[in-house]
Amino acid sequence: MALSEVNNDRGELRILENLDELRTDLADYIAELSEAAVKERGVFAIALSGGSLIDLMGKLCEAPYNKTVDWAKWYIFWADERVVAKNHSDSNYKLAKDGLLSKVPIVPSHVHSINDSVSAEEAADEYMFVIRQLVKTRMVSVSDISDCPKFDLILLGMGPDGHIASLFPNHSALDETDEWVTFIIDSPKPPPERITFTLPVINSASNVAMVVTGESKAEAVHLAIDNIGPDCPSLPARLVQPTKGKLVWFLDKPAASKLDGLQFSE
Ligand SMILES: O=C1O[C@H](COP(=O)(O)O)[C@@H](O)[C@H](O)[C@H]1O
Repeated sequence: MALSEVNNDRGELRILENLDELRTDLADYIAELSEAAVKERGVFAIALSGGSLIDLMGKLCEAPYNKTVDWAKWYIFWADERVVAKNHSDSNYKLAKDGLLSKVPIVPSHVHSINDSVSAEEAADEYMFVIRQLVKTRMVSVSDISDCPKFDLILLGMGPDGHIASLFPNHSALDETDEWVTFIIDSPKPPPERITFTLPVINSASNVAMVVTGESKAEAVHLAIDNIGPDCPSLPARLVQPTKGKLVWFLDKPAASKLDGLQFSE
């Protein structure tokens, strides 16, 4: 159970006592959204990130979730990907495959990863084309206020610098509003070449979960959530504001430790 649940204009904050509780809460949340989407639309379109997120989703491979989730209805995408071979240790696809997808009965043709044998620009264009086809067939919904895809759930991590997906502070990719997927070749965090969903796509999702743990991210969590005035307008995590969807933050105590007005007793 969450140590603290707060709703403010930055979404719902779920602050968990420890990583084990966070893993359980996150698995319950994803399983519930999957069930609701399958009931309503017959499919669940979910976009993953890389980094610490996949390990934190690990409970989904265990009972009861491995049996109760309707895995055959999942369509899997990536909110960002590093432009490296799929078997490279930096690949977000490999991370998810090894840590999650190979352990549950996902339909291989429902896994939509990037083409790893072309340039970053081509990979972004091809990825956008694939998503466009799936929007046409309504495997992925479409936003009713923009022409953007409306994923049932986008799962994001956040770096200590406040980056989300591969949208980094002060990078021009943050201003991309025409494309659904863009590419960068100068990521401040290696590897340099990446593709990423743009903010309009992230903010068109039905649900966005920010999953952030560890003390090294406490300052960025504070800047992304608290009312700090106009100091940090381009902190990417602060720009995650689903237009009609729901934003939920999953934080452990160290990540939440610099939030205004939250005091934890040991
Ligand atoms: O490079 C990336 O970093 C972020 C954050 O990773 P974390 O390990 O600090 O959680 C991740 O969300 C993104 O997908 C990845 O490409």
